[in-house]
Amino acid sequence: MNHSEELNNISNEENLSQFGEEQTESKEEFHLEEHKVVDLYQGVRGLAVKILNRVEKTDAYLEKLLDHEMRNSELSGQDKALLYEIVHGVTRWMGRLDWILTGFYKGQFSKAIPNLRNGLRVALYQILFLDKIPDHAAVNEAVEFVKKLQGQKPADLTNAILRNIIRSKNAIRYPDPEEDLIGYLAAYYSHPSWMVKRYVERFGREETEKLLLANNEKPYLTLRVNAIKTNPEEFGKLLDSVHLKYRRGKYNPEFFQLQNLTNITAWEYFAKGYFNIQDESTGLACKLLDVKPGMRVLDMCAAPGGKTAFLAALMQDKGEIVAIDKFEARLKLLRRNNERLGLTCVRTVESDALEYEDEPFDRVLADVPCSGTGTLSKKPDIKWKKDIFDIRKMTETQLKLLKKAASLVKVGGAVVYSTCSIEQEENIDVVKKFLEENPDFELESAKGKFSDDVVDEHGCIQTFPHRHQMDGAFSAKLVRKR
Ligand SMILES: C[S@@+](CC[C@H](N)C(=O)[O-])C[C@H]1O[C@@H](n2cnc3c(N)ncnc32)[C@H](O)[C@@H]1O
Repeated sequence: MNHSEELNNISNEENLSQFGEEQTESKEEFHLEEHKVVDLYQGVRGLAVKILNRVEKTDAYLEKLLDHEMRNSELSGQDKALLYEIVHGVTRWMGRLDWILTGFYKGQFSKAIPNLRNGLRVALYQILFLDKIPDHAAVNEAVEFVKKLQGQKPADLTNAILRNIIRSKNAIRYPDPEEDLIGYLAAYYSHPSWMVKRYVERFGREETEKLLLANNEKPYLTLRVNAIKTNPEEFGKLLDSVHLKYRRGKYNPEFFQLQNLTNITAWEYFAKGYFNIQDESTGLACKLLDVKPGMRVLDMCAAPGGKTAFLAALMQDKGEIVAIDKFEARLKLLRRNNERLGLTCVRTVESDALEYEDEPFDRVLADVPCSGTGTLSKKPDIKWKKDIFDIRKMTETQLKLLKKAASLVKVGGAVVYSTCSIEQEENIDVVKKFLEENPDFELESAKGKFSDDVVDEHGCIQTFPHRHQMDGAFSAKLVRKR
């Protein structure tokens, strides 16, 4: 789904049914009522419910919906931060919140209308996770909101449920792990059961708990120093001068992990192009590609361009990078970012990479679309939106893109295939299938060139949130021998 389709969906899914089970309505009926709804979703909690309703009922992703609401609202900076916190927190902990609400709700909580379901989730998230908001304030807000939208009876019910939960909040019971390990982990750590089951089979219980916990952490804010404008030493001093605490990258000296989330894009050095906001895991694929100044490089799925910009910096902005993406709107972001960073060696091409033809390149990066299961701390909605069937379906496109990348690289040149997924089907399985069908290519091991703890048993790079304190990401280097 493209951006404009997503935005169209935004205005198409509110449900105005009476208290009770969810009902479907025709679009015509919806439009008659639309003006009433718009005014009702006000303030941080109202907007949070509106966004959460939409995340659940459309294909749109949380980040885009939130961005759209923030741009169109008149909330103060503080309220925007609270809205961000609430919608991310509710989405991150939805499995646990729903487990609790299901136990206290008379009837089927999963069938309650979206306004009520999300109103309760928003209030419960504040009660369980946000110390600064008193419980009674969270309850009152939710009750008023439900009353305004659905009437007195559901408001009374909201009040009763939330007060009951507050009374028993230190004695909430989860499934017994001895009897139902998957059910327990899914509810307590708020992940879908299919995902938990896969991880328990693959990693065992102890490591799965660490992974689920890491997925639920608030994300780190990581910056990459732009070597075109500054260097890590000078940049570290600049951060010190504004008292921002950081940890240097574990594997890449160019990366700085900040200890607190901050409105870093307002800092003058952002506009001056001294740094990019980029997870350290993404740097590993760029380093694996081993680009040199003067090379011709193809970045096949380039937007919004985090990796393109790092590759350009590694090439000292000398040579050429052709940055392809299917969507012009996303390429626009890439160009704007490159301008800010002072990069000139990148040429953008709006195209389906599968149809792109050119002279062979020295290096090709295939940073393919993927499930994104390595990025759940930043994008918690992914775990509820994607399932194993979506993942399996994506592997067909991933293999096609890798084959296309291979057809565009010189003999002696290299392709790096990368994802921000931790699923084997999207990673090593795609690479193995490719190698079976393409004997002219060999997998070049990353062993010896990268720290042992990011190199897997196949010689590919794989990071995990719980092992490496960064996003999960995979990359494999495939060298063309003939
Ligand atoms: C994982 S994102 C790339 C992230 C990017 N490399 C970065 O570091 O910022 C995948 C991108 O591939 C693009 N894409 C998907 N299918 C494509 C295709 N067939 N041809 C070109 N671009 C495609 C999507 O629009 C999306 O921007």
